[in-house]
Amino acid sequence: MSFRIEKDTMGEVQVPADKYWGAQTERSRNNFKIGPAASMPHEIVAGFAYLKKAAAYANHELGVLPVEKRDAIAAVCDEILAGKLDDQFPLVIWQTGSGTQSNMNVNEVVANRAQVLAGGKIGEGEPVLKANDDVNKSQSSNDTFPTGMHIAAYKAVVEITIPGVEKLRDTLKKKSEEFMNVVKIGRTHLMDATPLTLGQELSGYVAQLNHGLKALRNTLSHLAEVALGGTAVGTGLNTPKGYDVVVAKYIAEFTGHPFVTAENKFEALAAHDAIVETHGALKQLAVALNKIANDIRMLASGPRSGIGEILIPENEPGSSIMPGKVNPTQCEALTMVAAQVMGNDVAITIGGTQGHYELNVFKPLMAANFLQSARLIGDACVSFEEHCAIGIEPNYARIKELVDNSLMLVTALNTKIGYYKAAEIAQTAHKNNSTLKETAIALGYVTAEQFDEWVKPEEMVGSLK
Ligand SMILES: O=C(O)C[C@H](O)C(=O)O
Repeated sequence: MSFRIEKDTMGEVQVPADKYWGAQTERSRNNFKIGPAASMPHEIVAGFAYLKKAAAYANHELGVLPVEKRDAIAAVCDEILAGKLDDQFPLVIWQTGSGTQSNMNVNEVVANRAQVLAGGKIGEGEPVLKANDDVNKSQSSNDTFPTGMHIAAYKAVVEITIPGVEKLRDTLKKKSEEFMNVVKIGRTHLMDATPLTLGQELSGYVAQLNHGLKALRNTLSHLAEVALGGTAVGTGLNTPKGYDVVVAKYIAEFTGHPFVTAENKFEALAAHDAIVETHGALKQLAVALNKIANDIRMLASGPRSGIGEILIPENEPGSSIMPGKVNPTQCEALTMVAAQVMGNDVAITIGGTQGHYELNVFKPLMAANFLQSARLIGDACVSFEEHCAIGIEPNYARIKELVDNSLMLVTALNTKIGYYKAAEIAQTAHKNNSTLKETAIALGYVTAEQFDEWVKPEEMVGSLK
């Protein structure tokens, strides 16, 4: 491999000749060989590209950056956003907690790539752009990284998470309406309870997802606040007047999302409560999805020795040794995703506590975990919808068998003969392995006609919407 020499304030560093990054990126590569698979998420790099371009436009508009420099910065940022420079961002999450090295990675790549685009050679002649003075103008890592983090997080939630959850919610809603009259037995404490309909049961899942989506949307106004303009400690040192508002306006324009300047820059640099807040809603969704997937796999259990009240798509051979076995794999994937999101929430919570005076120094950890959760929930909902939820069908025969056998239909007699006599019927029927009707008549508490009139599962399910 051939190298070129790059310089920073600490001296010379050898950098691979075919890369655009500079000395500070290379130092980070050498100093943090921790989990090479833990790359800084590409969404963060894209967030930086948006904000560097916005900063260049704001700096120019406010008279501190010439138009040629603005355009040179913007051209490289556009290349980054188009994915043309993906191999120029080699750093990992486990670096400085401010993300300074990732900020400098972007500054260096933009400066060196601009040199080449202008027909020059890296490190030779008058630079088109200086990484710290031009590309990083009116910025610090302390306000850029949180800004990139909010851009990436907002986009992931709005473009991946919400559409994925809505797709699953819509299918479950359709199924709920379709099966609204299918009376099945309810279970509480995992034990037989009074009946409800399959549609009612599914409607609970729809409501959970709707509440999760509402919780998520409620957090978006905080996430839409960007820290840019706060610079090093939140005071905005080295920025032209009005820069924070103008730069946020450009971020909104370039991303198409309603970003605004943070109300309080000290909060925006030193605390990442917005990330904690939105991830709290992602955790709520993970909890909901875990319950939904668990219920569905238990309802579909069998095919001969389980509950078997619903049928779900048979997608793959389930076993390498047991011929013909099919497993509820989508439920397994979705519950694993839920576990990962709950784990990420712990990391994000701890990350959120690590704001010391003017700076939170767990930024890359918070960003990476957040983005993983947002992507996982969105993708897993789509996968679950397409390969499981869409194919849910009632197993009518099994549902009827379990309703007919249920002892808890006796609850309908509470208001006719009293709880104690009804309990005696259920206990005796259970002990003698007989039906409720036979037992009720044998005990002399009701006639056959009364039993048929009073114990009607379809009239025990409340109102159907
Ligand atoms: O990189 C910067 O701009 C600031 C750095 O994170 C620091 O506060 O030491």
